[in-house]
Order: sequence, then structure tokens, then C-alpha cells
Amino acid sequence: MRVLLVVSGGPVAGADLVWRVRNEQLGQMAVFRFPSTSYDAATGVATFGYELDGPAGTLSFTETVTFPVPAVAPSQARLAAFRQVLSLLHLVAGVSYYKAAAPPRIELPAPVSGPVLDYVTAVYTKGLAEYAYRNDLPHVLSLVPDAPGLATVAAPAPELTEGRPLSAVGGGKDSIVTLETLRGGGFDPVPFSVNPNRIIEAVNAASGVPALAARRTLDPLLLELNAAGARNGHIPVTAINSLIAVATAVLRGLGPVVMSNERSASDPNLIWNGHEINHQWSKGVEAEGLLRDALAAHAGLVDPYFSLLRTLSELHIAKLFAGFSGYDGVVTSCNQAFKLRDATARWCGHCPKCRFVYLAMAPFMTPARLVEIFGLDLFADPAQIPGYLEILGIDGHKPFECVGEVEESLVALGLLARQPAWSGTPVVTALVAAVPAEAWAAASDSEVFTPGGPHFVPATYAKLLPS
Ligand SMILES: CC(=O)N[C@H]1[C@@H](OP(=O)(O)OP(=O)(O)OC[C@H]2O[C@@H](n3ccc(=O)[nH]c3=O)[C@H](O)[C@@H]2O)O[C@H](CO)[C@@H](O)[C@@H]1O[C@H](C)C(=O)N[C@@H](C)C(=O)N[C@@H](CCC(=O)O)C(=O)O
Ligand SMILES: Nc1ncnc2c1ncn2[C@@H]1O[C@H](COP(=O)(O)OP(=O)(O)OP(=O)(O)O)[C@@H](O)[C@H]1O
Repeated sequence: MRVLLVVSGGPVAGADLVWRVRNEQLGQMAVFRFPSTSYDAATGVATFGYELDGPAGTLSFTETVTFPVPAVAPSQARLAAFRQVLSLLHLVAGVSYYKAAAPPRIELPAPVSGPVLDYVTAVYTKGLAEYAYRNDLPHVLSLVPDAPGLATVAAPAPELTEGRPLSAVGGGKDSIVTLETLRGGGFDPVPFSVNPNRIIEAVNAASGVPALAARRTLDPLLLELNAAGARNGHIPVTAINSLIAVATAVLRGLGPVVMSNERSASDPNLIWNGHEINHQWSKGVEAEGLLRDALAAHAGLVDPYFSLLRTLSELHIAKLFAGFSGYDGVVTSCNQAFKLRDATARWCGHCPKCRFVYLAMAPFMTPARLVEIFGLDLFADPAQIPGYLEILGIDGHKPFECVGEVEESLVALGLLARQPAWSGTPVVTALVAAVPAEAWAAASDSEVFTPGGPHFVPATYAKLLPS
């Protein structure tokens, strides 16, 4: 047997790696493992080890997550639950490294209960479905991780989720609506982000509420492999951020983690080989339910995690956002903007998410306010029309981005067509003309603005939402 590569951390020169690692050898990896995990209570650093193993050798990776250490040590019960959440995070965060090779076998490091196996299986199959589709790897859709036994289910411990809610902030309109709704309801939320960038920091500053943060660092070897042409693609990042948020809440003596995942996140983009492919799977209600069950079984956590906005459409959330003008100068829902070099740029103006959010906010704002938020006038630019036709379901499938349902876009366009301030703009005029009569008929105002669908919002929080 030829040992291709044994790397366990430390710098690896990119050119050297390109020379040593070939894609086909990565493709021969047989198994993915989770060899080690540790936590340093003094520094708050959790260290997760991963391993890809096959006939050509072994690749080892280390990921770290640095938690905000509390000034006062947590109770023994909270510390024990925190460690359980960390062990679940270890399993879930492995998707980043698994995807470099996509071996047929995943070996879990310890016995797990049924709900944990269900959740982890779903994260590696449904969470990686877009990756599987784009890389033509259908076996990923039916992976079943192997566990060395069945663990018992933890006893429920409601006291571990009592306290101020932790409100996850991603810098977009949705998390602003949640934060402000919680504040308005007297819940005194603590804003929380993983790896906050300048955009998230600006949103937190605008809120005026002191925020917590955790730092997550990928193994640099993964980025080197990516640069060398390893398999790559979208991962269920919300699953990872969610578990980091739950671990932080437990460690810091806080209450439930409140997310801002909307109704349409549960909608697939397309069907492939009989499987739903959903870019936003880990934001969807199925993932939310599976995660809650896994946290209950593994750590005894009761109602530790829910999305406050689950029953709302994106259009409804945009309407609510229009009521919070204090964030106009900082809100950013464009994922591309997180990569832009210009520190003042917030909206790229040419991705599906920019187009959708512009369309969703427009019915509830004056043109002057919307152009001020975006720094761009999208409806004045005919080059935007093809992208809007996709969002409206007239051309192609729903883009692989966090955009609302086709029906929501049609309803928003219908509202704009009835508002003189918007109806004469070049893009709105062209889109109204392009929508076929049957599509207008399918769009229903009442459903888009009527909260509905499954949710896990506890009764004490549910009363904050429009009914
Ligand atoms: C910002 C972004 O959109 N990134 C996606 C992009 O990655 P890119 O190379 O352009 O930049 P980085 O995000 O810095 O990633 C560098 C490499 O690291 C890998 N990686 C990153 C994070 C991670 O947790 N694990 C990783 O392995 C990544 O593969 C890069 O090679 O393209 C990638 C490939 O398609 C995407 O995976 C990157 O997406 C980020 C993980 C990300 O944070 N994306 C969110 C903006 C996003 O898509 N959110 C979804 C939620 C979906 C869900 O189910 O959670 C949404 O808002 O709809
Ligand atoms: N870096 C992060 N740290 C913690 N939570 C995050 C982070 N990024 C996103 N989230 C949370 O993950 C969920 C999905 O993120 P998403 O980007 O869709 O939401 P958003 O930024 O609030 O709104 P928008 O859809 O307008 O961009 C939200 O609940 C959001 O608060």
C-alpha cells in the first residue's frame, strides 16, 4: 500500500499539496472518522479532530471553535449538557471535511441514541444534497453513518434552558425582526453570532444591545485541498451555527436559542434522483425538529431551539422589517456582500438574494428609502429582468440561494403594480407584462400574509407574532 499523505495539522505548502494529492486519490477514500474531541474550559476552545482514510493513506483535520467563556463558572449540570452539545457539534461540523472526498462510509466515534442518529444522518444526506447534486454523487443522498452501539436517552432537564433568549444574528432583515420582536415583548434577548463580520457588528451596534460571539476556524488544510481541486460545495452551515449557539446558551446560563428561519426555507429547489434538493435544508422546519429531538435525547434540553419566524413568509417578514427603520444603514441580506473587499459595500445588486429582498421590501417602503438601504436602484436597470424572471418562476428553477417562494414574488409584484410610486419603473413594468395570466391567478395575497405551517415556537413566545 502506498501512503499518499498523513497530515495532522501544521502548515502544508499549497504547491506541495497539489503535487501530492490527486483528485482521484481523494475519491478513493473509504471512510470518514471522528478520532478526537477536547475542550479547554480556561480558554473556551473546543477542538474537533476528523480523518479521511483510504487505500492511498490518511488525511487528518482539526477544527476549533472558541466559545465566550462566562465570568462565573457554569453549574455542573450545565457543564455536562454543554459537553453533550459539543459532542453533537463535533459530528455535524464534520460535513466540511467529509465533502472533500465523500467516502461511502461514516464511522461515528461513540454510541448514539436514535434521535441523534436520525439528525446526523439527515445532516450528511439532506444537508449535503445540493453538494451531491452539483458533484453528481448520488450515494451521498443515502448515507447511513455507522455507530458502535445505541446510547440511552437523557432525562429532560427544563432548568437548563431557562433564562434570557439567545438571538442568532446574521446581519439580515430576518434576524433584526426577531431581535426587535423579542425586545418589544420584554424578553431581553442576547444577540449572538458565529464569526461576526463588519456587517453583523454594525447591526449589533445599531441594536445597542451588547452581543456575544463565538469564533470558528476551519483547518487550513481543507482550504488547501479546495484550492488543489478537491470536491467542494455547499454545506448546511445553519446546522453548525445553530449547535454553536445552543452550546453557548447552555454555557452562559441563558435560555433558548431563537432563530429567524422563515416558512419558505423548507421548500426544495428541485427534485433529483427522487430526492428533494434544498439549498436551505438546515434552515427548514424538518431540520429544526430533528435538531430539537437530538438535543433532548443527547443533553436533556427542553425547548432549547426554535425559529420565531417559522410560520411567516419572507414577504411578511419584509413587511415587519419596514417597521424598524433604525437598521436601514446597516442591514445586509446579500451573501455576496460578505466577500466584497469594499468595506462600505453591503448589497452586490446582481445576485438572486439582492433581487428578491429588493422586490419583497419595495411594497412596504418608499423608493427613496429602498434606494438608500441598497445604495442601488434595481428597478431602474433592465439588466435585472432575466434574474427576476427566475425568481418569478417564469424561467428556470428556484435559484440556489435564500430566496422566497415564487408565489411570494408574484404577490409582491402584484402589490407594486398597484402602487403608482413603483408601477412605472422599467423593471416592474416589464415584469408585470411578462407574467402569464395563470401565474397571477395562482398567487394569493391572503395565504402569503397568513401565518401557517408547522412550527416549534413555545406558547410564551408565540404570542409575540402576528396571528
Ligand atoms: C459566503 C458564502 O456564500 N460562502 C459559500 C461559498 O464559499 P466561498 O469559497 O465563496 O467562501 P467561504 O464561505 O469563505 O468558504 C471558503 C471555503 O471553505 C469551505 N467551507 C466554508 C464554511 C464551512 O462551514 N465549511 C466549509 O467547508 C467552503 O466550501 C469554501 O471552499 O461557496 C461554498 C461552496 O458552495 C459554500 O459552502 C459557502 O457557504 C458558506 C458555508 C456560507 O456561510 N453560506 C451562507 C451564506 C449560506 O449559504 N446560507 C444559506 C443557509 C443554508 C443552510 O442550510 O444553512 C442561506 O442563507 O440560504
Ligand atoms: N454568523 C451567524 N451567526 C449566528 N447565526 C447566524 C449567522 N448567520 C446567520 N445566522 C442565523 O441563521 C439563520 C439563517 O440565516 P440568514 O442569513 O438566512 O438570516 P438573516 O441574516 O437574519 O436574514 P436574511 O434572510 O435577510 O439574510 C438566521 O436565524 C440567522 O440569524
